[in-house]
Amino acid sequence: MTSRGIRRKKSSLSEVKVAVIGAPSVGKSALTVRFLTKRYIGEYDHQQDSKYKHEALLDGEPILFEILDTCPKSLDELPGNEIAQWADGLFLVYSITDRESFNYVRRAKQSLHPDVPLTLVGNKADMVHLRQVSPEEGEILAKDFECSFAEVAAAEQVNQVGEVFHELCRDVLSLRKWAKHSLLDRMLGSKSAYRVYSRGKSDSALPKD
Ligand SMILES: Nc1nc2c(ncn2[C@@H]2O[C@H](COP(=O)(O)OP(=O)(O)OP(=O)(O)O)[C@@H](O)[C@H]2O)c(=O)[nH]1
Repeated sequence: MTSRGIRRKKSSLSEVKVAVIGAPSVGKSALTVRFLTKRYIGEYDHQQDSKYKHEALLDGEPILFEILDTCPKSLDELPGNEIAQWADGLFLVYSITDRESFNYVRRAKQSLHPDVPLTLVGNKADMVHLRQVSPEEGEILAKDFECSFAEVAAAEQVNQVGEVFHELCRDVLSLRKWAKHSLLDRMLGSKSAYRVYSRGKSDSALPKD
C-alpha cells in the first residue's frame, strides 16, 4: 500500500522469445550481442546454438527477452521446425555481401512455415563496396514474406540494431493483444490465427485499447 492507501498495480513481465536464424557468418551473434550488451564483438567463437535472457523496458513495459542465437554448420543445415514452434518471433538474417546467405533465408522460410512475426535483416550494411544483394531485393523478399525489413550494420550501429529487436517485439505483443480478443484464436490457437492477423493487419484489424 502507498501512504495514500492506494495499491499500485505492478506491471507484469511479458516474455518474448526470439530466434535469430541465418547462414553461417552473416553476423547473427554480432547482432545478438550488440542488442544485449551494446558492444560489438568482432570474432565470436560459437559452436552451437546459444540462449540468452535479457530484461528491458519497451515503451515503458518490462519485457523479458529470451533470444536463441542459432549456429548452422553449413548452408545445407536449415533450422528445424521446433525453432519456429518455440519462438514468438523470428529474425531471418542475411549478409548484404553474400548472395548465398540471401538464398539461405528464402530456403529457411520455406522449410519453417513460421506462423509468428518475422523480420528480414540484411546485415553488414557498412560493407557497401562488397554488396551482392540490393536493398530493393530485400524489400521484395520481405513483401513476399509479409514481414518487416531492415538493413543494419552490427559492426557500427547500436540504436538501429536495438530498434530492430524492439520492432519485432512490438509485433509479437500486438499479435498477442489481437489474439486475446480474437474468436479465431480460441478456434485455431494463436499461431494459426497469426496467418489471418498478418493478412488483415493492413485493414487495421487491431483492437483499440
Ligand atoms: N563488416 C561487418 N562485419 C560484421 C558485421 N557483423 C558481423 N560481422 C563479422 O562477420 C563475421 C561473422 O560474425 P558472427 O556474428 O560470428 O556471425 P554468425 O552468423 O553468428 O556466425 P555463425 O555462428 O558461424 O553462424 C565476424 O568476423 C564478424 O566480425 C557487420 O555488421 N559488419
